[in-house]
Amino acid sequence: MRHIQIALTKGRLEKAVLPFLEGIGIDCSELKEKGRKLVFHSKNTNISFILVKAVDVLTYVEHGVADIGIVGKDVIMENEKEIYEMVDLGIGRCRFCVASIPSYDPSSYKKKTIATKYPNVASAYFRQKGEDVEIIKIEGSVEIAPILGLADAIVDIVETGVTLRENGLIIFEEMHDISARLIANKASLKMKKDEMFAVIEKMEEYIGNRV
Ligand SMILES: Nc1ncnc2c1ncn2[C@@H]1O[C@H](COP(=O)(O)OP(=O)(O)OP(=O)(O)O)[C@@H](O)[C@H]1O
Ligand SMILES: O=P(O)(O)OC[C@H]1O[C@H](OP(=O)(O)OP(=O)(O)O)[C@H](O)[C@@H]1O
Repeated sequence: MRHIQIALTKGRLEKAVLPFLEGIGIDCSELKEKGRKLVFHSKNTNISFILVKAVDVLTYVEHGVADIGIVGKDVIMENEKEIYEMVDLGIGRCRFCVASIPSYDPSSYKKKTIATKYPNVASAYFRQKGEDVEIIKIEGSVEIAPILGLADAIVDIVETGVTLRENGLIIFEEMHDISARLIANKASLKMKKDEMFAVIEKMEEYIGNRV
């Protein structure tokens, strides 16, 4: 069996993905006791893992350093990369929304300023609506932008809605559902076909049995 490298997104998705890996029979004991390590080996398969930032999952998979990646649809949409999206894992569920303070008027003809961590997603969304907006890239805590007058509205991820509520913002438009996806390197799918599809098919079966 050829070696398979899987790139996992560090942070929020890290724990959520463990039951999926264990559910398809991959030993994750090293990953569970990780400390500060970033590379892990499964004891019962020829699979190893690397733990990297979301956008770097795409980069490692695009370049074939990782054969498989687990990453949010938000990150896939924001960054155009040459990868195959194979399976919707149904975890890390949230959605892209346009939100702002209650006095925001989405139908105003005035040119709007939109603050976001996702400039490509935001500009594509307003472009398909035929609206010319100014995008301001923010790295986090985006909810502050309309409160302080930096932007008219934000494009951001909403999960529970608590962050919006606690900052006095409301949703004006629901844009796109998001969840974690299993992605694959194009060449690996050909070169390591059997090993890759063994993982992909087991994952699909595991998800099918969960619902
Ligand atoms: N409430 C949420 N906020 C942000 N991301 C979420 C949420 N719920 C699910 N996700 C998913 O989890 C992924 C990882 O989110 P996380 O917050 O760990 O990373 P990040 O925001 O990209 O990184 P960092 O906080 O280090 O900048 C997101 O890309 C998204 O797909
Ligand atoms: O609807 P909720 O459940 O409240 O979740 C949404 C919040 O979570 C994310 O932020 P994150 O925690 O990643 O921090 P950030 O603001 O630094 O991006 C997102 O940007 C929202 O702020």
